[in-house]
This record gives sequence, structure tokens and C-alpha cells, in this order.
Amino acid sequence: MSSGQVWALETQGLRKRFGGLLATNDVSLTVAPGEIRGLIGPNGAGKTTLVNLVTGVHAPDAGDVRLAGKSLQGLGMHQIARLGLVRSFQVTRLFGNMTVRENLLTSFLARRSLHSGDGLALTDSMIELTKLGRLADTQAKKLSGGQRALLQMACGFMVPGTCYVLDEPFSGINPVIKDSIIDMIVDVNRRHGATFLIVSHEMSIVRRLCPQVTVMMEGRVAAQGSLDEVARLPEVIAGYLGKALE
Ligand SMILES: Nc1ncnc2c1ncn2[C@@H]1O[C@H](COP(=O)(O)OP(=O)(O)OP(=O)(O)O)[C@@H](O)[C@H]1O
Repeated sequence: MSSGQVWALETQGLRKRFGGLLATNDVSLTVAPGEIRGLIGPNGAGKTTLVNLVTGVHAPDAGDVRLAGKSLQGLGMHQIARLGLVRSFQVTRLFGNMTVRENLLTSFLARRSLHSGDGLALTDSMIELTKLGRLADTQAKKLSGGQRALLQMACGFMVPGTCYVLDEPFSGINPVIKDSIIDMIVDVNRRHGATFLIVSHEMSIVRRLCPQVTVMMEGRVAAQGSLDEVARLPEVIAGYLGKALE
């Protein structure tokens, strides 16, 4: 990469202390535009803290976050989201009495001021991507848990994000829905050039989705490379207590 590279997402020396514990300790990483980056590491490594710092849930004690070259210093969660950094969709609320289609359209309309696009067309394309076509006019409360998770994620993609940060998007989700979520991420990445930072413990999915992963351990970036490269590093193996990254 040339030195003039503008990263989709960049953290510089991010530090966050909780009492005596440095949850993130000088974390610097760069994610290129259109990349799908994995963020892995053992329990307690600081991954969620990093996500919270990047998305403005926590203010860092030191360091900075840049989105497309612009510092996010001092900005709150909502301001950051408005700039196009969109967080995991586990928190997106669905309206149980509304249909799948209405939920998607509502997500679009709630952020209408941010769009230049056509809400109906985007809704149709999300219904196609999620393969929820048969259920498009079904109320959200009648969906299975997995289908609801899929719809929540699709609602998140109705936000015009340039960079999506997904924290454990596959946890507790059945394999069929997992595949649909993976397809949706790949499609949003290819079609809209969106950038992703994905925290996951599911190595087979990380291997499929993420050409490069960043490994965090004890609050620091311990390694970066392809999953197979980093899985061979002694310090990574030791950090996972000798368990293979499978
Ligand atoms: N709000 C908080 N107050 C105090 N300690 C916290 C807080 N949030 C996180 N921590 C601590 O910071 C460390 C890093 O936690 P974090 O949740 O970021 O790790 P993680 O890599 O996401 O772990 P996991 O994979 O288990 O979710 C842990 O020791 C955790 O207990």
C-alpha cells in the first residue's frame, strides 16, 4: 500500500483502562476500503472493548479512530453511525407486528435523511438476499429465532454504512441461517463496496470470509495475516492455551 492510502477504518494507539485492567493497550490497526477483516482472540482479549471504542460506546483514554481518514475524536455513537460506521445488528429492534417487508422499509425510512437511494428497491434486494421472499408479508413475531436474526441484520444493512462492525454475528444461529448471513455480507461487500470488521470465534466462517485477520491478546494486537498463517504462530497457539484455531 502506498503511504497516501486512506484507510476505511484506522485505529491509532487506542487505550482503554477499566480500573487496574488495560482492556486495550495501544491498539493500532488499519482496514482497507472494501476489505472484510476478521478480529479474533481468546476470551477477554479486548475485542469487544475495541469495537466499543471504534463505535463510540466508550471514549478511549488515549488514541484515535479514523473513518475514511476523518478523526472520530469526541463524537458520540449516533454521530459516528451517521458518518457511515454501522455496528452489529444484534441491537436492532424489530417490530413484531410489522411484516418482514415493513421492518426493512421502516429501517430505511428511519434514516431517510442519509439516503439518496430508493427504499422500495433496497427492500426488494434485501428480501432477495436473505431468501426471505416467501415470508415477506409475514409478521416478524411469527419468524423463527434464526430468521429474526437474519432480518435484524438485513435491517442493519438498510443503513447506508460504508463500514460495518459486526460483533459475533453468528453466535447462537443455526447453520442454514449462518450461510444466509455469510451470503449477505459477501453481497453487501461486493455490490456496495462496504468494508467489514467482524469479531467471531467461528474459525471456519472467518476462514471463508476474511482473507486477513487481526489477532488480539491481552489487550494488544498480537498478530495479523491469513488465518492459516497466524494459527501457526507459537504466541497465538500459546494465547489460545494450545487449542487449535478450528
Ligand atoms: N465495562 C467494563 N468494566 C470493567 N471491565 C471490563 C469492561 N468491559 C470489558 N472489561 C474487561 O476487559 C477485558 C476485555 O474484555 P472484552 O469483552 O473486550 O474481551 P473480548 O475479547 O471481547 O472477550 P470475549 O471473546 O469473551 O467476548 C476483560 O477482562 C473484561 O472483563
